[in-house]
Amino acid sequence: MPAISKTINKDLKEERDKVKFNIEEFTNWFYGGSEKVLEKRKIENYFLSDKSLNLETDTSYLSYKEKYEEAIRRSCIVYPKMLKLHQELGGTEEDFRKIMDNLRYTMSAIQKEGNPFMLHFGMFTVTIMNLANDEQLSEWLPKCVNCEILGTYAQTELGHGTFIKKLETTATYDPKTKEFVLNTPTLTAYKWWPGNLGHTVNHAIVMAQLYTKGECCGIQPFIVQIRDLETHKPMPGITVGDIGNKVGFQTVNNGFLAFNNVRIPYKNMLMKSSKLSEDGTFIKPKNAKQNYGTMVFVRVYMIMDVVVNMSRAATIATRYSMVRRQSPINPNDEVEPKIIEHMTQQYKIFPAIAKVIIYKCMADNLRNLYQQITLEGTKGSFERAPELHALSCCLKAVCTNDAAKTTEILRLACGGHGFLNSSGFADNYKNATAAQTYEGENTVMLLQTARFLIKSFTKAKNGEKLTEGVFYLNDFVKRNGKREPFDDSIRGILRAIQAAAAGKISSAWKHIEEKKKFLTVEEATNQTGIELIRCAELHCYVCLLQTGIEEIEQIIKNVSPALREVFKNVLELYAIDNVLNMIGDILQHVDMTNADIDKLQKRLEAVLTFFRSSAIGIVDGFDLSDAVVSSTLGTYDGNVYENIFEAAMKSPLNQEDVNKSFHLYLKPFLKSNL
Ligand SMILES: CC(C)(COP(=O)(O)OP(=O)(O)OC[C@H]1O[C@@H](n2cnc3c(N)ncnc32)[C@H](O)[C@@H]1OP(=O)(O)O)[C@@H](O)C(=O)NCCC(=O)NCCSC(=O)CCCCCCCCCCCCCCC(=O)O
Ligand SMILES: Cc1cc2nc3c(=O)[nH]c(=O)nc-3n(C[C@H](O)[C@H](O)[C@H](O)COP(=O)(O)OP(=O)(O)OC[C@H]3O[C@@H](n4cnc5c(N)ncnc54)[C@H](O)[C@@H]3O)c2cc1C
Repeated sequence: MPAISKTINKDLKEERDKVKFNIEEFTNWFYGGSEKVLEKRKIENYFLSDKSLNLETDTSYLSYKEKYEEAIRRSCIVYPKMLKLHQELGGTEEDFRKIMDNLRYTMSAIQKEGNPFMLHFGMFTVTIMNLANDEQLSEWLPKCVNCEILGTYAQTELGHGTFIKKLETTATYDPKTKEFVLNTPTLTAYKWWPGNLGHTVNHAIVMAQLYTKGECCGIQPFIVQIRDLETHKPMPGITVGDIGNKVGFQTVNNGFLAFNNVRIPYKNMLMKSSKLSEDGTFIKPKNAKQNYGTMVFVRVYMIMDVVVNMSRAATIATRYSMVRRQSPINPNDEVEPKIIEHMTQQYKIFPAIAKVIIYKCMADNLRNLYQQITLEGTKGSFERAPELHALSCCLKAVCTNDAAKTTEILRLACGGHGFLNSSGFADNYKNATAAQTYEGENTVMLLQTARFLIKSFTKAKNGEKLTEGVFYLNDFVKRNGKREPFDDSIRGILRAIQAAAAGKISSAWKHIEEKKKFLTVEEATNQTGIELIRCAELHCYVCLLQTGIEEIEQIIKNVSPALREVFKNVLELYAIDNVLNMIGDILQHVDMTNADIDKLQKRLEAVLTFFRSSAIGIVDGFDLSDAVVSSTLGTYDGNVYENIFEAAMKSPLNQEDVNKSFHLYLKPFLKSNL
């Protein structure tokens, strides 16, 4: 075995020595101030320094069952610590949020294949907070917050996930006993997919069709106890289990659930929005979509998960590319260059770094908007709910699609070693790709946004007032078909993308109108689906760039000149990479010449060159500890080859010189050929 020395890799040190800005200043911005950075490091250390977690164990070699058991063991260390910390900090909702925000990073080191408790706070508790009336809140919230019970969100069924109106589970009100009777009438009515459901939780929010007085009143949320608190056996009438091996998310314990005449008390229907009187009279909610609130909440938070996911992948690929040397650029060069010297390598990695920063700006903005609009809802005003729904749907789709695509590009940027499980890309990719489907399949999400855009375009044509996010449609309508001249400033690039988005929305609108002459509006919309998806994507790029510009214009007023340059270049790279990737859409609606495109290409090359000296500073500034990065290729010290070697030594096959399969199979086989 070679001697393994572990000092900082000299090539990586050389890169860090060239960084011109203050990395800590960047980190302070990234986490919202120096106090928050200290708090983050403290919280992370509080969890990760716990030796009983055994984080050095490579869980990827465990069996399916062992992985689950180890994940439960770890969560049963983390959650008591979390509850203790919450009390120590003050026990407020704000303190809780603080811990959760930081746990988002920390958990990726502890539960690489998913957290078997993630739905408890993420959806079960959130639904209770959003949809329980005061009485129900006082009964259930303390039990949730103290983890006296563990819950999940059981909505999707074997037959339906997207079109939730057609869910088949029934909850029939029996006014005589003041109970609901839950049933699973068919195989396709089995709840299928809810996270943590299989063998972990003992309660669930069950979304079921409410029947009262012989009538169906639509999907409503019910709290159902599914396992005994003492024995953990399924409650009478309940069938529950694990749905089996998946592409990823192995330790999330996605499950199935069925009901056979399960009776729950009247008080277990969450009644903040829809209400049922004890005699069985149904009272409709003020806003029919209030029951979908938890989904909106999770979609908003998923953009933050994308930031965590992409910052990890970008850190790995950047550090590795500054350590790995291969392929002289000039044939006679004696020293092989760091692979980051190859321009195409920079193009794989640096746009990903810029996106992390822009998505971070967007995630913070979206969360603020969610909080404002939710507050308006509590005061009875739901005017802006469609806008939030449309924005969260397209961002959920575009950002999670991009996280999966970018992780794959960054894995490829690490060549053969990127394919090692120990590189960390596999878990990142599996988590990213799961997010493309859960919480609303991405195509369906884009179509929801497109529906809003088409409605907004009709309003713009009729001179009606638009919501702020789609003001750009007014400009398009005013131009009356005239093409937008191209201006290559950053705001000019935004106007070009706005023109492309508005133009696409206008043609989709026109095509629906044409098709409506022969088809129903729904059929016409279905046949225009491909264009509609592009409308939603382009609109999302508008929102991202606009937010990036507005945020960075503010940031650069408050940072040092060196960091100002970094942010300006982040915006330049993000904007140019974006516009070059949608030239086809732009050319349809903007007067852009070949010379303009050549100029943008040159600017792309120039900004990549600037990034060459900043990239390591930025990824170090993401402040991800080695445990969070969890990669042999991405450790802070850059000792890539030593790490790869050590990880290989952990392979179970390397724990003995000769495996028993030699005696059982190989030897007889070889002998028979003599
Ligand atoms: C939207 C649908 C596809 C269709 O819905 P409908 O069938 O009801 O459509 P209609 O045609 O009737 O109505 C459309 C109409 O309604 C508007 N609409 C729709 N949805 C909303 C909404 N949510 N808000 C507002 N408005 C809405 C729409 O715009 C139309 O309006 P107009 O008619 O005016 O045009 C719907 O069926 C749908 O959403 N389907 C997708 C289903 C889905 O998403 N399922 C999710 C299941 S749960 C899941 O997958 C969980 C995955 C695991 C998650 C992990 C959790 C991690 C937690 C992270 C959070 C951390 C939290 C930390 C805690 C802390 O910090 O506090
Ligand atoms: C890892 C993971 C975790 C999950 N966790 C939970 C959970 O905790 N709780 C829970 O309740 N559920 C959960 N789910 C379920 C998840 O929310 C659904 O799978 C998801 O909403 C997609 O629905 P579906 O499976 O019905 O897809 P389908 O709707 O069947 O999609 C299949 C295809 O049909 C297309 N399609 C469907 N409808 C339309 C349309 N109207 N227009 C155009 N194309 C359409 C889709 O684009 C897709 O290509 C989870 C799923 C996964 C993968």
